[in-house]
Amino acid sequence: MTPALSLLSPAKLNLFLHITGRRADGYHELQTLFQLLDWGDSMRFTPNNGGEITLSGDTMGIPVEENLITRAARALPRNQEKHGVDIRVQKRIPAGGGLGGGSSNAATTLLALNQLWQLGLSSMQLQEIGAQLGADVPVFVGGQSAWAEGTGEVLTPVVIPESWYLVVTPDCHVGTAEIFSHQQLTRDTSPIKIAAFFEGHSRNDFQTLVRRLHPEVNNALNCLDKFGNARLTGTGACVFCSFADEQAARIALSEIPHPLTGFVARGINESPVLAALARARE
Ligand SMILES: C[C@](O)(CO)[C@H](O)COP(=O)(O)OP(=O)(O)OC[C@H]1O[C@@H](n2ccc(N)nc2=O)[C@H](O)[C@@H]1O
Ligand SMILES: Nc1ncnc2c1ncn2[C@@H]1O[C@H](COP(=O)(O)OP(=O)(O)OP(=O)(O)O)[C@@H](O)[C@H]1O
Repeated sequence: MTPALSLLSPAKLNLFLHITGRRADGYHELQTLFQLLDWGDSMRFTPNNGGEITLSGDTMGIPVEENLITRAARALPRNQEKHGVDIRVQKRIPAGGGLGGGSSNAATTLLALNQLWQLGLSSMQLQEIGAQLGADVPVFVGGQSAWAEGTGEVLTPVVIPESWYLVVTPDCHVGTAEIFSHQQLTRDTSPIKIAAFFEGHSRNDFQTLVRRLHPEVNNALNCLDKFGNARLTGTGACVFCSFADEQAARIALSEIPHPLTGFVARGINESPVLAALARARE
């Protein structure tokens, strides 16, 4: 029997996010830089030979069949008599925070089960299956920090210089679909080149609107601004600021006023899932 796999399902930040257009189907064309973090949820996959897929742990009140983890497992072309798995998840990534928690869990599931069930699917095939589950799933399947275009699925890996991040998690929820369809959203930002980002020419196009609609986000950005250039990730609600080293980020975390909460994480260029799966194959 194949042994169980324990994996860290990482969070991501959008270091910037420009909306460059809107397609006929309502989806938006964007440019973003995905930075993977060495911080995330814990997932454990124990294969079974009965074809059953179960999910336990922190399911956050989401019905099991709707959870992106279960949906990812069911989206794989498996032998339904034989390929089963018991998945346990321990959440740390707040849902709907712009940290990609659900998408990361879905991608980790696709990668883990492809290996445990020996399906032999390529990364591109898994990314295509993942794109049906959510716009951020392909980057987590690819497992590299990356520049993204299209609706987020046209990926170019980018090596980002090491940085530490303080991420603040305001206690509010920003609905992704609602904010994408908001009348006052800026949708016509001109495309930029990767070099322009590193020269400092970027922003998050959701930030002005989200800060206006959600006072908690506005407050968090104001608190972080004293440490540097605070920014929203994804559609929020989480905001972040970068630091050259861990100590500076931890000092800033200790100084954020009550009741704000947050965490410190290191930016990484490769997902810990890829390395852990390679180790398990040895
Ligand atoms: C904003 C980002 O977080 C950037 O990383 C993602 O593009 C959003 O990814 P996500 O939360 O996984 O979102 P999805 O579940 O794919 O889409 C939720 C909803 O957001 C809108 N949506 C999403 C992505 C996109 N490029 N254009 C859109 O208009 C659509 O209305 C969609 O129904
Ligand atoms: N395993 C899961 N973990 C987290 N959310 C899940 C999961 N399964 C389903 N969801 C649902 O998916 C939604 C989006 O979750 P996710 O964490 O990926 O978005 P997010 O943090 O807003 O990131 P982004 O907006 O950058 O994609 C949540 O609101 C939640 O209801």
